Parts: sequence; C-alpha cells; structure tokens
Amino acid sequence: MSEYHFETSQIVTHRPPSFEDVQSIGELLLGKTKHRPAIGIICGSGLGSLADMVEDANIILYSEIPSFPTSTVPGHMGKLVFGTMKGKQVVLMSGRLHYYEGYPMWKTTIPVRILKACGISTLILTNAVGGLNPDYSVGDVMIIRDHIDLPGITGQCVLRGENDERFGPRFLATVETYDRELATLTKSIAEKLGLSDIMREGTYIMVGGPTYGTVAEFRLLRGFGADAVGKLYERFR
Ligand SMILES: O=P(O)(O)O[C@@H]1C[C@H](O)[C@@H](CO)O1
Ligand code: HPA
Repeated sequence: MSEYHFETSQIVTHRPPSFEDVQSIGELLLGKTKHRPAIGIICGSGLGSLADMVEDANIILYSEIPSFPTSTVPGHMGKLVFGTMKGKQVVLMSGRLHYYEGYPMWKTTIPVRILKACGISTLILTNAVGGLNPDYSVGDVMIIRDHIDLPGITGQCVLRGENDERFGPRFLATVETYDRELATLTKSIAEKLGLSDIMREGTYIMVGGPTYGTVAEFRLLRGFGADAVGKLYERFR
C-alpha cells in the first residue's frame, strides 16, 4: 500500500483501493475476530442501536481500518461489529457513510467491498427515507423492490472509473439487484409479527442530499415512479 498518501495515522486513498488491498483489509479485520459472518447489515439512521443486540461482539472502530472513512453524522457511530444474532454470524456497520458528508462516491461504498472480502454473501441495507407514495404513512417500512440511481444515471455512478474485473464486470446488469427470496421471507416474518399493515414494497430513488427536497422536487421524483427517497448508495460491489 506504499502508493497511498498518508494523512494522520490512517491510510487515505485518493482512488479506490486495489483488489489486493481490499483483500488484505478483509484479512486484517478477520484477524481481529473469531467470527466468520456470511451476513452483513448496514444500519441506517435510527438503527445504530441494533449493534447492542449483537452477542459475543468484537468491535472495530472505522478509524482503525485502512481506507475506511469515518462517520460524521450524529447517531452514526462509526464501528464495525462482528458477532452473532439469533445464532447467525453477522457483521454490522453501525454508521453509514453518505455522499453529502463530502466523500467521493466510491468512499461511501468501499465498505461493501471490504465486507465482501470478509466473506459476506448477503447484505442487508437499511436507511431512513422520505415517503413519496401518497398511500404510505409515517413509520411504514418499505422493502426495496427496485431503485432509481439518480446520481448514477446522471454521470456519478459509484462504478465510474477504472474497473478491475475481479470485483465484477464493467457493464453490470442491475435488473435483479434485490433478492426476491429475502423480500418474501421478510414479508412472511412481518406477517407473523402482525406488522403486515406497515409493510410496503416499492421503488427507492437515491439523491445526493443533504437537503431533503422541495415540494416540486418530490413531485418530480414521484413522477419518475419512485415510492421513497433517500441517500443510500451501497448496493453493488
Ligand atoms: O443513514 P440513512 O441513509 O438512514 O440517513 C438518512 C438520510 C440522512 O443521512 C439522515 C437524515 O434524516 O437520515
Ligand atoms: N428526502 C426526504 N426525506 C428523507 C430523506 C430524503 O432524502 N432521507 C431521509 N428522509
């Protein structure tokens, strides 16, 4: 990693870490925990305390991880939590990294590559959103069926730039980004818990922020066919 520019004690990259570097960061993290999670969870606003439910936890602060940006948003704690939930090995990101914090797009999503290098094959994303669908109510929970990557389709795609095929193909098909089986499972669990009334499934649109949006902008986004709007970008490698 000698090509990196160093700032304070952290390795700060001006371009995405290479495939080799991502693998070595993954190995470094696995060296700090006995857990071998297959499931990653990124906690959005309001869900950071999910980390308190992780048993037998090993906590690693983002500030200790090479290439990991720090969370600057109140309520986003900036820690990786390895452990178990209901007997399953998991790794939680307690604290999301948002584009509006000033990071380049790739820095907000680099944790996904690093979690993959730690062995995860399922990624659960959560975030706080604004409802656009007039049938939705405050407090509803929406499963993302599909998304509109507004920054992406206007030239700020997170995969813009040099492509290493070991991460995935240059021309990534994004039609089946979200797992249908997991969506079905989520709905059946919600039903068992008596939460069907608040469960929705729809199209999510991502915007830059940090502004929330004007009425005219919400009308525009709704016109695009979106049901909810927010500032989450992690979804592809
Ligand atoms: O981390 P998420 O995407 O849940 O955070 C949302 C968007 C803003 O960061 C914050 C402000 O309401 O909530
Ligand atoms: N827009 C509106 N409301 C929101 C957003 C957003 O981007 N994120 C969370 N609540």
